[in-house]
Amino acid sequence: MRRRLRLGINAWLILLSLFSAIPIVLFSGFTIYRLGVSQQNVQISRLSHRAVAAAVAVEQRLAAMSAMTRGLALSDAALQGDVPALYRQATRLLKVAPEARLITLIDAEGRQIFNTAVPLGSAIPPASQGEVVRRVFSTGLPVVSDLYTGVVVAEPTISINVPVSREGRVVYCLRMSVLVDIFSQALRDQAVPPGWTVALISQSGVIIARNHEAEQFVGERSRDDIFEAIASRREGVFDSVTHEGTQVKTLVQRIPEADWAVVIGAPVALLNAGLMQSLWAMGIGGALLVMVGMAASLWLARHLARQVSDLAVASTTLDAGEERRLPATLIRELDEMGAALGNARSREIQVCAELSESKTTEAMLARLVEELRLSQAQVIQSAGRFQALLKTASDGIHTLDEHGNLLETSDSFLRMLGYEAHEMEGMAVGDWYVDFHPDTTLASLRFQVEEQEGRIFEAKFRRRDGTVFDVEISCRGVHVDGMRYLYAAARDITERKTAEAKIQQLAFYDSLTHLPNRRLLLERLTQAKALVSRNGTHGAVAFFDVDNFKILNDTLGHRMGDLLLAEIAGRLKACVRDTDTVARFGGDEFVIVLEDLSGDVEEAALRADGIVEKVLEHLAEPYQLENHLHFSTVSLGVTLFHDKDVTNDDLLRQADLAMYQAKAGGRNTRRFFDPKMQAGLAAQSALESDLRAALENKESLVLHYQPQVDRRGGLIGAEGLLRWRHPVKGIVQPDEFIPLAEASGLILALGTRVIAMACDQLAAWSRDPVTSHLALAINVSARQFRHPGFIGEVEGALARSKIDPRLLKLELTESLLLQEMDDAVQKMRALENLGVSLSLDDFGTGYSSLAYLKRLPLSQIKIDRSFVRDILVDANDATIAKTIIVLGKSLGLSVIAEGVEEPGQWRFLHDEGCDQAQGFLFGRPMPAEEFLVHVRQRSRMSSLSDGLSLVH
Ligand SMILES: Nc1nc2c(ncn2[C@@H]2O[C@H](COP(=O)(O)O[C@H]3[C@@H](O)[C@H](n4cnc5c(=O)[nH]c(N)nc54)O[C@@H]3COP(=O)(O)O)[C@@H](O)[C@H]2O)c(=O)[nH]1
Repeated sequence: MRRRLRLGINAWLILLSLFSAIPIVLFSGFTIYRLGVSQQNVQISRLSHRAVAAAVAVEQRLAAMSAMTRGLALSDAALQGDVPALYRQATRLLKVAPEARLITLIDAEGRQIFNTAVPLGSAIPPASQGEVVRRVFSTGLPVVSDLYTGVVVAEPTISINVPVSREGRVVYCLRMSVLVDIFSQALRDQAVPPGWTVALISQSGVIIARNHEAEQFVGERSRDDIFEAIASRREGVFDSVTHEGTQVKTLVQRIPEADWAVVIGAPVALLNAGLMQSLWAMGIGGALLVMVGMAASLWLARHLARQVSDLAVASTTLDAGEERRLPATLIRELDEMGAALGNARSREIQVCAELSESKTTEAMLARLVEELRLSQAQVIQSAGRFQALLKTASDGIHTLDEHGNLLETSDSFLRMLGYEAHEMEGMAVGDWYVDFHPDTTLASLRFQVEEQEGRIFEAKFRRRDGTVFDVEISCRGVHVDGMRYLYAAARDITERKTAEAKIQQLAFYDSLTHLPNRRLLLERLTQAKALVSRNGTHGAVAFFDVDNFKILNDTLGHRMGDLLLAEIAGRLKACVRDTDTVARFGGDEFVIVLEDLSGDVEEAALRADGIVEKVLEHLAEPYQLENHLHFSTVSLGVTLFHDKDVTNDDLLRQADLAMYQAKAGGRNTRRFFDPKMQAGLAAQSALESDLRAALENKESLVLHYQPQVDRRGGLIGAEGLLRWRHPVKGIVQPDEFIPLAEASGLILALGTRVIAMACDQLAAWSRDPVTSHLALAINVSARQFRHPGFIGEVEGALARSKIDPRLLKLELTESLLLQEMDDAVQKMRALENLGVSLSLDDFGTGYSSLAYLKRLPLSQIKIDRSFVRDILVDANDATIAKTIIVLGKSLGLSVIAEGVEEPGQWRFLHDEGCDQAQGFLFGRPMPAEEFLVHVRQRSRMSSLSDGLSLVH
């Protein structure tokens, strides 16, 4: 027989505590191990966070300096080539940006046109860093130099070099020299742990800045392993050893904008010190916890064992017939057992109690007396509650007689008005009502008393200290014993009124400039028309937008744009009377409504002109936008009104039209609306409806085809150019209707039609051996390209016509690609995947730069005809054309020149390596049938010359 282990409850519980400690010890060990591993990962991610933060700090400082330089390069002085004004602006800029030491203007030959270190006009030696200057001129892009110590600024410096362009050509290089100490400061600001090193290193491995000992190390070469990582443009963490033999974890974070890198070195011993400390602390802490846990288990075990034995002793005495309560324990099952044992004894005691019950009637009487006492207490409580209500109610409760005399008030009413109770004795409504009129206000109160119906209305009360606030009053009249009273509760609605005002502000005011928005403007304009028509006077509407606002937004960011708009709003308010309205119409557009100028139209025009002249002057003053000194102008259109029946839309359109006339006449100027403009407007809108009708009619819109030839003069295809056969005007040229179509949105339908016509034409050509090889290029407008359905549309047209997609060439313009570049590249890739070719039209007229060209899946660039026209007489145009050809070749793109009219032009382009040409020299745009005749003629001539060459 197996022997059973028999132990007391004490021993069993101790064994239980010991076994339960084993898994805890195992789990703690595993946790400490895991913690060690994760601490290592935390250190590495801490390292990379520090590096990213340091890189961002450096980038921000670099971006700020570079934005200032670019801002200066885009100022009117720079764009107009006004060197003295640019010099003045540059010296002013240096005052607000102390980190920048010098600003230099350099021409293409490397001559310094000015240097802010010396007065304008002084003799200055050629600029240093010739290679940097050459790069700015050849790429048209900003270039950040390597570290150098200049002649004037004898401290470690870098320079930011940006192009100053005019009509698409780089004319100067504007250089700002910046002390590198700003980058060392940026690194110091990161406050990395002691012993860590953060350095900024250039692509050539030179240390530009360091968080400590910068004076000693700036200008030195970095360690080889770091240089290798930077040279191979690697990023990330690696282990290395310093010159002093210290083991370090090194992290490299690149700054692509300047081709620099931030490098952080953290000694491994320092990184692990924290880790070892935590592991020790956890080990010792864990052991202590296990020991405390064990001690607590042992104590509990002993305690429970004692309770079991106490219960055992108590149940023995109950058994012997002694009446006694069994001891309560902490164990539910033991308590239930004890309760069962005591049950019989309890029942015996209850039977004895029932026997002693008597005198039932006496008990009933006592109950009646108690109920009476309770109901008395309720009456007293209810009166008390009413008093409490008067004391605690948040509304100001008060009672008036029919003459408005105050009879009774709640505490809150006193608090609301700021009086003590005795001070209000004998007061009447007129003492706290604002705008109290004895006749009307009292009459209305009496009416309410008579009506005996509840009323709610708003009023204004005056406090004891004279301040006024809004209240909502709910009141009711009552008749008691032949007397008439008014009970009123006043609620302070100041907060609600403030909220209403805020909503009003949001709905009718622009949140950036706090000026009235378009909605409020239209309301005020309607009121102004009614006023001038009533008074027999004239008012004026002035409309303007900010010249070159988009350039500011694109170069310095939307934050700067917002600052400029807010500053403009402030200046505008100072120029007009309080009764006039200045509103933000949307974006960078503002509208001013001037009321009641004069009864005489000429005088009204003179007054309006005086005000808008003041506006132009104020707005042309320089703007200090944070660290950036900005120069901005506006163009303004004005129209007069004195008739309330003219619509707001008409007035705004007239002012808008006048503004465009002002822009056409040069910036920073104003124009008054002239009825002749209205006629132009009417003609435009008639043309727009004719164009709408033309879109319904298949015959009205046709493509004309202009030949495109290769280097040998062989026909390779055509460009399809849209023509409108107008029923009255005859053939309308695209220059006349494409801008109209763009403005009205009809360009989308027009673009769809052109794609379909081009695909149909290619399908027709594919069926004839003489034309089957010809490619067809068509123009795509910006709005058409940006439309979400554009890719689907091209895909549908290709599928429907079943043509070879490679023969369809889409011509896109540079400006179209510059906006939302990522989206544009994505769309171009989708088109490339469909198989169509992409050509960049009007190349050279925009911001042509190698940086963006490299990103685009293009097959061709087209030299704009404005360069070709004077290629033989203007050396600049010749250089541009040559550069475009070289650029195209270097990117593996074919280059086509448009607008070739003379053999000399084509000879020049041909000799420079241009691949294809288009222009009147090879044929004007012609209808499809004429183009076919042209193709056949050429084909016959070429077979003839082939035949002749065979004969010879
Ligand atoms: N979105 C669309 N735009 C279109 C479409 N069809 C035309 N257009 C654009 O309208 C602009 C004017 O076009 P057009 O009057 O047809 O002028 C073209 C040629 O006639 C002209 N050209 C060609 N060779 C010469 C020349 O030797 N000398 C000379 N003075 N002019 C010449 O150039 C125009 C072609 O320009 P481009 O498109 O840039 O190649 C024009 O901007 C068209 O793009 C359309 O369907 N959709």
